[in-house]
Amino acid sequence: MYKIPFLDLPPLQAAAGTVRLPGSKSISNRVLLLAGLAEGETLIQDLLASDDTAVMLEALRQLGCDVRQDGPVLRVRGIGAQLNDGVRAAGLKLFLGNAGTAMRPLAAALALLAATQGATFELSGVPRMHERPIGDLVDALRELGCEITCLGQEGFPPLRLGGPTPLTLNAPVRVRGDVSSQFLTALLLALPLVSAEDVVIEVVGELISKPYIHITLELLKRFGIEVRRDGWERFTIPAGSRYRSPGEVHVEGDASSASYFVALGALAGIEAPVRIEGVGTASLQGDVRFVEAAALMGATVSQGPNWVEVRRGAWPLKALDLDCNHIPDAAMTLAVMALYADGPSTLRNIASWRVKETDRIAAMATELQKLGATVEEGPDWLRVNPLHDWKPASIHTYDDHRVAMCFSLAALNPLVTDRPVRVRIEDPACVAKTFPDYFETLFEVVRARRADIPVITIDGPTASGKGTLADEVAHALGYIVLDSGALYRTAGLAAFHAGVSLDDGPAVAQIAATLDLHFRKGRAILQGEDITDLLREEATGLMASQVAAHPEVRQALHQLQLDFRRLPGLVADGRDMGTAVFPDAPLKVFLTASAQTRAERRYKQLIDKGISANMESLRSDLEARDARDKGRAASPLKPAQDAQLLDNSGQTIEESKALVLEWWQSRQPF
Ligand SMILES: Nc1ncnc2c1ncn2[C@@H]1O[C@H](COP(=O)(O)OP(=O)(O)O)[C@@H](O)[C@H]1O
Ligand SMILES: Nc1ccn([C@@H]2O[C@H](COP(=O)(O)OP(=O)(O)O)[C@@H](O)[C@H]2O)c(=O)n1
Repeated sequence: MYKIPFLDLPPLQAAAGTVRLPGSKSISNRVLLLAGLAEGETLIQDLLASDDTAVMLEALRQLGCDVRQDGPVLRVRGIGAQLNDGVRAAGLKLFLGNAGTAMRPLAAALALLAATQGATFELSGVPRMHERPIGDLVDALRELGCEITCLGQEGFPPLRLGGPTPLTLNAPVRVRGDVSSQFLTALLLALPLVSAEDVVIEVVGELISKPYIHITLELLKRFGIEVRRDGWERFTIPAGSRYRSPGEVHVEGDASSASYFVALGALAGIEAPVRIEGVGTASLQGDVRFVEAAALMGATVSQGPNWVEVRRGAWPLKALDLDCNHIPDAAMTLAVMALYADGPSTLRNIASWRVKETDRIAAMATELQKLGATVEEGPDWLRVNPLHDWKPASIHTYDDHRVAMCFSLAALNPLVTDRPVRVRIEDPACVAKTFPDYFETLFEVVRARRADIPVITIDGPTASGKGTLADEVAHALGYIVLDSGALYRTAGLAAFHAGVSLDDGPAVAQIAATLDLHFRKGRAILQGEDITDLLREEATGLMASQVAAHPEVRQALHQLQLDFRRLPGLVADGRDMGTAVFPDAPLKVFLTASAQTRAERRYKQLIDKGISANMESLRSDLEARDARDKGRAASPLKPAQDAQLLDNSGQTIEESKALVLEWWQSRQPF
């Protein structure tokens, strides 16, 4: 996950490959609650690991469920609809973050448990959660006899649920269905707790998001509860219903998460399709119907029970006018696809967007306009015009995972403009709500032109702090790091081990060209052997400096270094990164410090690692290495003409990093 303030996406040209989706959020949190209330143990496979499920799991633990991760399987032993004595006596305060799929059903279940078994619960969340209405559910539960206090504004969390109180279950429970279907889901999931007699729920108003109710009913069935349904207005939970663990449950891939990759296939699956595994024709989730909307826009789609393949069909995409009630979450993706269409697209019946993680209609309109698009919005609709004259934009994401994921598709703008732009996604870690590795997954299946992938080069003499600075800068921007010195060090070491003279350029080059070198979790592995510590030894540095003087060796390592230029960007540290390997890098830093400072740093570094060192010999080795690096004919150490010089003798690491990031930012269009 990119836990950084922003992630810059270079212009993207094409997509192809296979994506495995994380588990569905809607199914994961429903299954967790049902498993938590049920008798017996439930083994859950492929549960989504995300902020929202973490919140639900923590709540279940506090309620007394035994929750254990067992390899890829999560085991949940439920409370069998019975609060334990500790919880009854002391009550619970539960913090539910911004997880609507935890707040609503837990509010209903705990209100009923409080009423029937006597306990007090307090449910709260982040400030945005306290702005998301829950009044319709609270009203329905109060009508039943539950004691609920809204601790802030009436109709919104935080809530206090109290008891015991008598419940009136012989009249139908009435709940509004036209703002959010989550209120009905919450009641359906919770009312089996009190179904000594038949319990009837009546929906007031036209029920929205029916596919989510379908998921709820299917999962209740898996847990032994067969709800009778009359149309979408009346639901009956039969007398004597009890939650029983089905033993094992498999969570299918998240169909809303699939929408970004379906869109990617439709837009950029030009030579090969994008294949999505984890959802398909057998999926429970309504959002799988997003593929129909994508097909209406021109995508070519093929499907199996649990996979979908999408490639570009019509181009530009065909404009769309669609009632999106059946795919409320995935439909946000259409708003960005509409930028690539042949006319204005209108998304209708999306009022529920206004009460999600943020006011999504307003958010989409504002951010699309930043890119230059013409957008109109109404109370429950959004119209987006195609975009040809793109502006680089920094997209605010409102702590809303879907805004972040949708707008990554804007980076495909080279497909429709000769003047491509970069797109900045602010707070990219907000995708943790449902798809923590979204951007990593995206980067595996998209292609950019090499020249569009940004590179920052940091060259300079030994111990000037290049490696340290490169790591820091790369970390701040989410970029990959190339420690080119490690490649020369490895070449020197491999030649030495093979008994090849380090003066024999062609022989060392042959070894360098076929290095069996991998980097895994920060460790360097050469021919299966971990050489990380050996690489950093001063003796290895000297060997590197010797072999690095041969032009053949430099040539042999050239392509290997170029291959590090991958999405979303690269920070390359070495001697000739800016002069020879990445001469087109938009920012080149030449880092120096006085010989004395550098010798002191190296000395400290070695002593800290428990390696004995001598200051005098370190300084003379370092000066000898400087002389050789500067004096050699092939790619000598020198600043590129357009390099920014930085002498960090008197600077802290933080200061150097801040300065380089400032230089970088000053080159950005945002
Ligand atoms: N600006 C700085 N101020 C103080 N110490 C630094 C600074 N930059 C780096 N160092 C320290 O100097 C040592 C050498 O840095 P390193 O990154 O290994 O250098 P290089 O890659 O240039 O050989 C490290 O222990 C690092 O913490
Ligand atoms: N791009 C590069 C990187 C390293 N090198 C050589 O490899 C040696 C070791 O590089 P390094 O970056 O690991 O060394 P330190 O600066 O960490 O001491 C340097 O002294 C250079 O001679 C090079 O020639 N070109």
